[in-house]
Amino acid sequence: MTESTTWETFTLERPKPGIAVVTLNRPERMNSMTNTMFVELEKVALQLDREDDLRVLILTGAGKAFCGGFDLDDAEDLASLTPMGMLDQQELAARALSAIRSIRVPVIAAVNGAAAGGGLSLSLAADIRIGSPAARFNAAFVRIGLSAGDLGASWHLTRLIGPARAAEFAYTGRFIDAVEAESLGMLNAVVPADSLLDEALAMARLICANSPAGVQLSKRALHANMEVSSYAAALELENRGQALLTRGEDMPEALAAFKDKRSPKFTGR
Ligand SMILES: CCCCCCCCCCCCC[C@H](O)CC(=O)SCCNC(=O)CCNC(=O)[C@H](O)C(C)(C)COP(=O)(O)OP(=O)(O)OC[C@H]1O[C@@H](n2cnc3c(N)ncnc32)[C@H](O)[C@@H]1OP(=O)(O)O
Repeated sequence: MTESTTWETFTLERPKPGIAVVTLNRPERMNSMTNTMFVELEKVALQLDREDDLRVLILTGAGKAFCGGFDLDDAEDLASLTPMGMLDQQELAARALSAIRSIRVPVIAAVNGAAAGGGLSLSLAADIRIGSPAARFNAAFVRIGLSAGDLGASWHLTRLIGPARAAEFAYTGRFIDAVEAESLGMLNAVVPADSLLDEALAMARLICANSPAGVQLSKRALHANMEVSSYAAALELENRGQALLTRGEDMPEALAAFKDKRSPKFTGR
């Protein structure tokens, strides 16, 4: 890893050009989330989103968990909050996860262990999830008097695993292990623990070899089409994206490279 930058709650590393790795770094507390982590995650997401040469963000956890959700040791501090104060608290957390999800480049979660509660929500904010055999997911919310309507979890789960499986998962609060998660599509792949980051980096390098503009507009189309209500609206979004790309540098370069039987040199402009 090169150019390691250490924040209070995670580290930011750049192992390869165009690839950033954010590692949640509170292993003694299962990388549980504090307000400092929410603030730092939003800040780093907005910072990375402004980097023209960023192509992929990988998100993972230090130690044995991916993320244990909200730091329950901080929960008592919230008891004194007014309802509006509590709403501010939720929105602080939601802004952080929304900033991660909205980064214009693909986000790969390398799920190295338990993703519980808000940790599940955080893993779902990624576009792609690769897990080690220790990866496991849990909508812990109902176990502690909260709802699975948490930081986007209910929105993602119904779309990712279907309403009925999302309901069972949310209502029972049971764990889903790596094998079941892969069968449900919550994990794209399960790989040996000692190669989890390498596998995430390998996928990131595949993405980096493609047109940045094409990849980023594909992300926009995939995200937007989870929101639109009709096929016609989806086509309208797709048509605009393709029209934009045909006016960029990458498509002509790709056509020229194909003709010249060489690898394209994409600029993403
Ligand atoms: C009543 C709660 C009120 C909370 C109000 C929050 C509302 C506002 C907050 C803003 C919005 C964010 C909302 C957030 O998304 C909501 C949630 O995340 S709720 C869910 C919270 N998380 C959990 O309930 C998970 C709890 N942990 C576990 O289930 C397990 O620890 C694990 C993560 C599955 C890992 O299991 P194991 O590998 O067996 O490890 P241990 O259980 O032995 O834990 C080791 C060690 O870590 C400590 N720890 C684990 N999780 C947390 C945590 N979330 N917060 C603090 N500390 C945690 C655990 O206590 C052990 O410590 P030790 O005993 O060794 O000192």
